[in-house]
Amino acid sequence: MVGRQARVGIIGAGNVGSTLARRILELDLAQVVLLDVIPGRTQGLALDLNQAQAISGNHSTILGTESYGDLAGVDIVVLTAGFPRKPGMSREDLLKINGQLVQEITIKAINQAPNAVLIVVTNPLDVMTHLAWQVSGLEKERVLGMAGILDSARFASFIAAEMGISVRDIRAMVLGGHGDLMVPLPRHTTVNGIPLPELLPLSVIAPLIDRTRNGGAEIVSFLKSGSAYYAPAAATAEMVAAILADQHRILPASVYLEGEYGLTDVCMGVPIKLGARGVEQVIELPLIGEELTALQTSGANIRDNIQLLKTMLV
Ligand SMILES: NC(=O)c1ccc[n+]([C@@H]2O[C@H](COP(=O)([O-])OP(=O)(O)OC[C@H]3O[C@@H](n4cnc5c(N)ncnc54)[C@H](O)[C@@H]3O)[C@@H](O)[C@H]2O)c1
Ligand SMILES: O=C(O)C[C@H](O)C(=O)O
Repeated sequence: MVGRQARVGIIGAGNVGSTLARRILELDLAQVVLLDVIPGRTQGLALDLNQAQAISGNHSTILGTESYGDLAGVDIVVLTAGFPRKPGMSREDLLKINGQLVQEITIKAINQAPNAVLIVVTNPLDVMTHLAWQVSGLEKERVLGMAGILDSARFASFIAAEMGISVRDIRAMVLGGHGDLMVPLPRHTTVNGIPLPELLPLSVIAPLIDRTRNGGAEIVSFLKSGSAYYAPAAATAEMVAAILADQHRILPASVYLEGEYGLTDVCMGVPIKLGARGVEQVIELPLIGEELTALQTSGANIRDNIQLLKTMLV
């Protein structure tokens, strides 16, 4: 990639999309193309962000647009367009409305950038990732959903607060669907290499697991008019960086499964190796009975919602 800075297209310039654009620019990861349907919104944001870059001295720039033609040849497309939930709603309540959007947007974006890696953020995450994979026609390695890094970060932050230690020493692992049935894994969560159950009794870990499962809804209940966006944008930027710099990171992400963990034709959060080509490997952890059962229950729920969406998108 000598002589050309990478380009990242972000579709949806709402809370997550605009925060992600800012983060990519501040980390100087790539040129950004930010697209939304609201006339003038992305042009205004782009002027503001480019002026902020002039202050921080970073050289990456951003283009605001309503035209898909401006996405031509981008290296990564991030889908953040779509409705967030409100208090009292589940992510699945967004199935139809966001399904229609994701279907349309994915096709338009991939027509312009057929070689891109596609990162889906729109909820309900795993079903939208499966839909984007299906309508894009891309190989499964190039379609990923962002959720596992976010859910693991939430688990880590609750553990750090409980133990009174730095979050930096915690490596949390949350797999499964991005919903109430997500699967935080204490045995695979470590504090500087020490498995969590050796440091905290299960009676203390259990409420942290519940809070993690409810982490998105907890923020929605405070914000009222939307959902979380700082941590989701940070998590997505982590994936963008891993792809652009071919870092071969081991991270949880929602990807298309073909038999791994006993699941087929479903997108769900699992540990992967992430590099320039997208998913380089799905890592199969040795899970004990109840962990595997929880993962398969979560997968079955996603599959039901994939089927339900099919009846909604005619
Ligand atoms: N995967 C995750 O962990 C995660 C985390 C946070 C949010 N989300 C999801 O991300 C989505 C966006 O959240 P948000 O807080 O940024 O919402 P938001 O309402 O702030 O922004 C959504 C943006 O999408 C735009 N949009 C709508 N239709 C469009 C179209 N056809 N083309 C282009 N842009 C279009 C809107 O104009 C708006 O600017 C929601 O579905 C939310 O649930 C997922
Ligand atoms: O909770 C939501 O609806 C948004 C997102 O999925 C999150 O987990 O913050």
